[in-house]
Amino acid sequence: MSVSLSNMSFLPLLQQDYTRLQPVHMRDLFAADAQRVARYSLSAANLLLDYSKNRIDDGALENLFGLAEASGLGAARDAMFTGEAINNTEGRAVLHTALRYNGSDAVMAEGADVMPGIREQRRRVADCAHAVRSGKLRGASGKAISDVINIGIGGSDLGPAMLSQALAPYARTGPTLHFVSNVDPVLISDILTDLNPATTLIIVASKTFTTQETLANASLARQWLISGLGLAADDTAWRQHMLAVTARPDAAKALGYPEDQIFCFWDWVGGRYSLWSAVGLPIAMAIGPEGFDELLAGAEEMDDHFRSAPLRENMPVIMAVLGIWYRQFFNAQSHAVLPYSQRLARLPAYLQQLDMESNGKSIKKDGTASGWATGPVIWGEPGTNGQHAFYQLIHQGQDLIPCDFLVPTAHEAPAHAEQHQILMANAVAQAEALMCGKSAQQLRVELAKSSLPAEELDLLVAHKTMLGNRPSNFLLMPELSPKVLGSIVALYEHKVFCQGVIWGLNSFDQWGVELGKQLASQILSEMLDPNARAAEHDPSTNALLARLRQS
Ligand SMILES: O=P(O)(O)OC[C@H]1O[C@](O)(CO)[C@@H](O)[C@@H]1O
Repeated sequence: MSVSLSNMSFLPLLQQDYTRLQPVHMRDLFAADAQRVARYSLSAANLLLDYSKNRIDDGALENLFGLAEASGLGAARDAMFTGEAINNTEGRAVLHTALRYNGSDAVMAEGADVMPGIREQRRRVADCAHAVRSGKLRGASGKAISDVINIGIGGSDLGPAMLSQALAPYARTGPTLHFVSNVDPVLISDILTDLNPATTLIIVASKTFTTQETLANASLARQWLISGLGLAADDTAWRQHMLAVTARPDAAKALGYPEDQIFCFWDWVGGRYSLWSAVGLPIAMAIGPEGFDELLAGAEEMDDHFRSAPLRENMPVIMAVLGIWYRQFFNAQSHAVLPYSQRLARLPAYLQQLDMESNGKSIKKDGTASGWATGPVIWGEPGTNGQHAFYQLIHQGQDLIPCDFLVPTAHEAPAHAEQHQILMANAVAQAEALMCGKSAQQLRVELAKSSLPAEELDLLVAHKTMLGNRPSNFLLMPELSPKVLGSIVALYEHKVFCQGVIWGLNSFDQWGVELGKQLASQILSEMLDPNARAAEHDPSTNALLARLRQS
């Protein structure tokens, strides 16, 4: 679905809203409406979103929802859930929602019900996770598994890696997880150094099973197993320590993985949407299959909300249109994700791929240039670390940076309740400071008693004045449980989807990363074999290659 003319017709209306609201301070919007918080808050699927600290009013919101409607968002949403081939450049359905669907209806893609295959893989994942956790699955030397290494990159790494940190308290009885993504050999070497091959299981996760980094790391790991287990070169006992997760089982088989060691997913699962599939196997091993089911259930709750709630009461839609409001009209080029939980430290990285690989595009689905500013740069760090690093720029820099505060209210260590309160207080304080700021007048009152000479006082007031009016969403969650995490990830998936629809993009391909992959293969062959026919490179690339060959 591309941006239609009716969609474009909202531009002038929203431009008028922007002109009206641009000079307005949020403090005044709150002062004028005692119900603002109640009216601009919403609960859904285990989460509470307070979006009152945004530079919007009913008029602007109405036009933003009108924009979403005119973009055909309702129909696009149905098309996704019902398995239409909405990924038009690859001719694929987009059915990650089916991976967490627990109902009994058929879900069709290309004329076939995908649910039996999904249930079969879910069962296999659960069986394997049980076998590892119970010690039933044993390595070549008869020992139980203590450590699991997931080798994968992008969508085959970030989801499980982020969740393994987020759900650590639920994983105390499972194997220890390790994640290898980067092709830099120091990463895998550092991990392997501390592990015993006899008690280590390696999962090679790759949708395509062609990814250079993953195959290189997998090959290195296999060698480590062979030598560590003392196997002869032709002994295939390493297989007892290696599983494959892929949408190309034929490619895994060709590399020696037996069928019963290969877990499958499908072309209609985008890599960055795949953690709900067998790609989640390490999570199921760590928190148990029951915990993994909870994760799926939390996502399914958000799916149900997204599918059934009217646009104006729909959490992903609200977050999506607010993002578009800032990106298009306030020229906000980035969006900060600020989790007030150390356990969510990898969430910004996870959302970077989800959002930027999905909507970092300039061409619409129909092949024409987008008339809109599209996906922002996503970045962030957990509070309070970020406060002492980059918040200065968010508070007083020249760019408007909308923020999402993600705040779990329950704390897992009752003995440290007070310290948790410090964390919570900081989250609330930062959102308040961003919105309210501090006026020169307030500062002059505060500094009135100081004996500073007038010139110094003026200087200080100028530097300390904070204009505020900086927008944020506040997302409260009761706890960091598998269910809540499932809801959060699904919330952002749907937000990104909605934005893609409104911008007219195909959010499910990623052609922009292909050229770099092709060039890396070509350059590698030239580096390995100086006699290889060199491709036509630019002078800078040629010079760099020459230097690297010498080093
Ligand atoms: O799972 P694969 O096929 O190894 O791909 C890994 C990642 O590479 C990409 O294709 C491009 O970076 C991502 O979309 C994907 O998640």
